[in-house]
Amino acid sequence: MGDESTFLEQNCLPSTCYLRMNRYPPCPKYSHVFGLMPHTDSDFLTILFQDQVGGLQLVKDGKWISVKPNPEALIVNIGDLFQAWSNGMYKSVEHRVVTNQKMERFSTAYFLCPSYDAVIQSYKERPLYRKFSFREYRQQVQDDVKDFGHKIGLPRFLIRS
Ligand SMILES: O=C(O)CCC(=O)C(=O)O
Ligand SMILES: [Fe+2]
Repeated sequence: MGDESTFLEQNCLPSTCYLRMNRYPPCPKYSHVFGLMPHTDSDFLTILFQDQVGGLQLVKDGKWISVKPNPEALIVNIGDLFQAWSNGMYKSVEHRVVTNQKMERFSTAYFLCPSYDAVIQSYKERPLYRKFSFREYRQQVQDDVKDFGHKIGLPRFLIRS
């Protein structure tokens, strides 16, 4: 994976990263419906902008907490690849979006991804995860969603000792 200090800028290029714009319509009837189901992002980092409506929640110390909307600020979330690369030192944050009964909500997410051929591995003496290419990771996530109805993610790549 080369020099750790330049890994992200060498591998996450404008052509491999992508931007997603999300619109969450108001959901008057079903307060238990999620705008976005609980998940972790399958990338290195996600840079997120949410408008003033709010609704983003993340898991902290085992509890769901709301991220206070601040349209002046960007939120930086750690993704699965960062967790594997840092050998679990940084954790991919589980997050979700709850719906608002009255207001429409917008957010914009920029996903820092490497090329599909990039190989993700930790150089720690005892790596927690086996090395994998980003292509392999994406494929595994897709296969698991198809077979089990949800993403399994990094636990698939744990090295059992
Ligand atoms: O809308 C948000 O605040 C979160 C979006 C998100 O988690 C995603 O697009 O993966
Ligand atoms: Fe996300």
